[in-house]
Amino acid sequence: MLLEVKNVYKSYKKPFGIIKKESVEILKGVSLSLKEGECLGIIGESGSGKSTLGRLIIGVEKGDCGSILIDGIDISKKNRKVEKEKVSVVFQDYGSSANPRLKIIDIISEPIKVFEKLSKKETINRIIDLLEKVGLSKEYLYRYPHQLSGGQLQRVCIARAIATNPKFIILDEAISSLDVSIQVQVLDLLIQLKKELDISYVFITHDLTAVTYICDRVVFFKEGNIVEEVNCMNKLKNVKSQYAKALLHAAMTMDSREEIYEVQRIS
Ligand SMILES: Nc1ncnc2c1ncn2[C@@H]1O[C@H](COP(=O)(O)OP(=O)(O)OP(=O)(O)O)[C@@H](O)[C@H]1O
Repeated sequence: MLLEVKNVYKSYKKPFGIIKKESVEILKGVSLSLKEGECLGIIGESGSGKSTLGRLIIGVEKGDCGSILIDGIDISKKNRKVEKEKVSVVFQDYGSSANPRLKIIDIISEPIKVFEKLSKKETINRIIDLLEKVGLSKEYLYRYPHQLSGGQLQRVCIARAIATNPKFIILDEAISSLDVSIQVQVLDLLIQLKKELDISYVFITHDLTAVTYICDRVVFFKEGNIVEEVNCMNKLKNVKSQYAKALLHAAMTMDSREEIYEVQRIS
């Protein structure tokens, strides 16, 4: 198994707790897994703890208890650098995740420098190759983030994420800030990269339409716990919990993107 999250708990101290060390529990015994080649959706309302789980998986924060295994290795116990190499992340806020003072070449080369020793020429060739993989040409190499559109900049963030040849990528609301027509282009790129590079995704979102477009499985997250799991997207309409039903209903009644996604897919 590529990723196993076993009974993970996480709490944060309240900033203004009356009792010293008063804390609030955000993750309450979460367990899930990700197989090779799979895209697992994590869907849930704002504040349910999705991003917190994502931060624990990439290792920037530690859980209170439980374990997270990447390729069978507990990331809290072993040499983390090896495991970190296997996971990348793409955030919603491409604007702030790309340093505005750095050129695109420097943004993409950041993770390469950490994990590999390449000559300058090798690095440039590698970055040109990565840009091409995400549908951008080498003319973007020496531009700054503000000289790119939102969709182009998110492609740069995806190029940076695949630069270390990760086994899986955490996509944390990675398309949420983009225009709908650009969302589907980025989703199509992610689908294409998944096949081409044999990578897997954990797709964190509150957007059920996007989940149906890209995910193989989905878990419904509520108040720090998984309330329902759908292992076959064709069975999405058979969800049992009220929470999942409500999310499904909201997506079906309010969302016109299914049509937009469909039009884009056909054209
Ligand atoms: N470092 C922190 N210190 C204290 N509380 C935190 C911290 N990080 C997150 N939280 C709290 O944890 C809860 C869950 O946040 P999280 O960002 O994981 O939710 P989410 O499901 O990803 O929400 P959204 O969809 O809005 O991004 C929130 O109430 C948030 O305020």
